[in-house]
Formats: sequence, structure tokens, C-alpha cells
Amino acid sequence: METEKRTQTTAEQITDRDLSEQIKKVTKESHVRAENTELMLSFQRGQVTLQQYKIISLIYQVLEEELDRNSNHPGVAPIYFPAELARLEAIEKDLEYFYGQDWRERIVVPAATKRYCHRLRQIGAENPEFLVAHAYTRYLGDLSGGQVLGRIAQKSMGLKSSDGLSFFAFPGVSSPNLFKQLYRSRMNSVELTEEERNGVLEEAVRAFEFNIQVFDDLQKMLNVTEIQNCSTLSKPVKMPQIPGNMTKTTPLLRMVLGLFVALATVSMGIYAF
Ligand code: HEM
Repeated sequence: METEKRTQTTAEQITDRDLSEQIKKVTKESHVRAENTELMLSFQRGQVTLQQYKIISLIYQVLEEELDRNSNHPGVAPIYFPAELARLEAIEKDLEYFYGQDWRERIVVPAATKRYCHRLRQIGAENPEFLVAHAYTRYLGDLSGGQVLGRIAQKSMGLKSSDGLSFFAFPGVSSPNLFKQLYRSRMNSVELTEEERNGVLEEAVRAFEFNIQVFDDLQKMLNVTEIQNCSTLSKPVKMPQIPGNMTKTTPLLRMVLGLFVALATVSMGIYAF
């Protein structure tokens, strides 16, 4: 692709002053913490529910709506790649494949997810130049290792086609590495005042923090579900009420989601080095 070719030169010119380097540096510690959340570790063991996948879809819905709404903003336009990166349709396609068209009907939104979505709406309205921090956090993470994991998922689940694996596929990106270079060079081309730049860096740390909180919230739900399902408990345990549908999970989806998390984990590992 023409745009990807251009990145080869720009990638070599990256300096310490570049936003892409600064953002990676300030979020390095958060990345390691996110990677080591219980949920991320559980994901790798395949303990992920439909509810969790739906929550991920909510986050992408809000992020992508705000990017679309601000696509002409000078802080957003250079990093606006809906054809290459948008995930919402892909996630919805997977959910529909595994659960049918009525998957939307049963959804509980935990507090941390609401806070994350609220923040995305807020900066979309007040500081669209901060959206780059959130887009970076999700999309560059997704692009790190996703295709490999998609292939592993397909093999492990014996899927004959790519049905159910849309989340892992970026059909508009022929080379994730080159695309990441392009994305970084676009991030570096955004003109920011010193104050705005600091704001973006703070927002990136916040973006990781929101993700960690969402994972922790989900993990708490998962723990409650596990305890409620445990037939060996000798006496009732007082637990927050959760809807029955939250316990619904299928081995297939657990596998997909486990791999989704594994992807994140593997990238984190590489990232840490
Ligand atoms: C199981 C957990 C995870 C693993 C194994 C993992 C693994 C990786 C790997 C291998 C990379 C590539 C590093 C490089 O190219 O230098 C990466 C990059 C990245 N990951 Fe993760 N990751 C995990 C979770 C996450 C999470 C939860 C987020 C965000 C909330 C995230 C955000 C990112 C971002 C933004 C990058 C791009 C860094 C950059 O090049 O600036 N990762 N990750």
C-alpha cells in the first residue's frame, strides 16, 4: 500500500521528542501492569465470558463514534483510519456468529466501563486531541500479534473459515508492522502545544488505567460467577446479584477470548523488552 511504503523512511527519523516514543515510554509500566491483571492471566487460561466480549464492543463503539465525529479535527485527522482499524463491526460479527442476532439483549455494564465510556465522550466533546491516546492504546495493542493469534485460534478451534475470528483480522492492513510505523509517524505529525502534549501523555496513562479497571471489574464478576457455580460450598455466600446470563459462556468463545487476551499478553511481553 502506498501509505505503508511512506512509513519506512519516517520510522527511521523517530526521535525522543516524538509523541510515539514519549507515549510508549510513559505507558510502559502501565502496560506491564495491564498484562499482569488477573483477567489477562485468566484470559490465557480461556476463562472469559460473553459478557466480557460485549463490554469490549461497547468501548470500541464509543471510541469509534468519537473518532468519527471528530475526524476533521487537526488532532484526529492524521490518525483517523476507520477502514484499516475500526473494530466494532468485526466484534459484532463474531458475537453474532457465536450467539445469534439477539446477543445485544443481555448486557450489564459495570461501573468501570461506564467511566471509561464517559471519559471518551467527554474528551470527544472537549479535547478531541486527546483521542489519539485512546486510539493508540487500543489499536496498536490490537495490531501487535493479532494475526498470529487469529491463525492459532482458527487451528485450535478447528474453524474451517474465518467466521468468528473477525476481531483478529485487519483486512485493510497488509503489514501490521508497517502500519504501526505509519500510525506512529502520523501521531508524530500532530501539532500539539506543550500543554496539549502533556495532556495526551497523561491521557494515555489514563487510558491504560481505564483498561485495567475494566479488567478488574470484569474479574470480580467472573469470581462471583465462579463462586455461585461452585457446588462444594457448604453454606450460602452473600454475593452481589448478577444476572444469570452473565454466567453464559461457551468453550468456543472462551477459546477466542482467551486468545484475544493472550495476544495482548504476548505483545506486552515483547513490549516490556
Ligand atoms: C495479554 C496481554 C498483552 C500482551 C501479551 C501484549 C503484548 C504486546 C506486544 C508483543 C506488543 C508489541 C511491542 C512492540 O512492538 O514493541 C504490544 C504492544 C502494545 N500493546 Fe500490548 N499486550 C497485552 C495487553 C495489552 C493491553 C491490555 C493494552 C491496552 C490496554 C495493550 C496495549 C498495547 C499498545 C498500545 C502497544 C503498542 C506499543 C508501541 O509500540 O508504542 N497491550 N503489546
